[in-house]
Amino acid sequence: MVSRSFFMMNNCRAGQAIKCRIGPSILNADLSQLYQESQRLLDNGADYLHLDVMDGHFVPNLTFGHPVVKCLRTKIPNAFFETHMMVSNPEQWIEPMGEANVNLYTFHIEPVLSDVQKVCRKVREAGMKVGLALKPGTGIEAVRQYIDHADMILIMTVEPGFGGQKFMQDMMPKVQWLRQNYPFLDIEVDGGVGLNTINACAEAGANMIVSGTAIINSTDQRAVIASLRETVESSIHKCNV
Ligand SMILES: O=C(CO)[C@@H](O)[C@H](O)COP(=O)(O)O
Repeated sequence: MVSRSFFMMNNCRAGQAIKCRIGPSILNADLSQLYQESQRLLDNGADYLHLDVMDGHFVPNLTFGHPVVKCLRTKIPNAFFETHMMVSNPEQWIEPMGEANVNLYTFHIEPVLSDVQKVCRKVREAGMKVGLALKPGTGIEAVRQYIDHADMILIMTVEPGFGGQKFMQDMMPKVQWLRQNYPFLDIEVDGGVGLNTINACAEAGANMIVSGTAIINSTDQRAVIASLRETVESSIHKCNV
């Protein structure tokens, strides 16, 4: 169990500086209706769209790439797009994703361990913010030296590749460590996050919440998004009173 006092103590140092953001994953949506599904999520209160890009190599699944993201961008010109690059060669897709006006380019450090800094620089040069993602088996020490080159750290709470998996509570110490040491950092969690697991994420200090099936499968997306937000915001607020 994550200790509330641990979170409160550490998040208090952040004051109001970190903001809660809810970013639904469209992975398990009806992708034949990608635009309509995306717009519906935004209309129901999503702060950003988390677009899962998979290459069938880094993960055993395939989704879509920059041509689809570009098309979606023409239909939705103003929303904040994050692409979660579950790909073996993240450097390869920086330029086209930049041309698609992606806002946040999140890539896994595992396939580029010796080149993380270079990839971060290229992402920024392409006009995007940098997110660094860690698979469950990757320890926080692998990313420590790169945190100052990133805008956000994504702690995966399932093995990347598929939606609808069980939340890994044992990833919360990574989130706690990051929040304790980087009070102003955006920390994202992704995988199995929904109404039953949001408390653990919020108490550990996550402020960017990716949630797929819990939102997509709900008959009331607006209520789920609002409830996730309320839990995270109340954790952030509690430390300020
Ligand atoms: O990146 C991934 C899976 O690899 C995630 O974005 C999931 O797609 C989120 O879906 P749920 O676990 O919330 O259903």
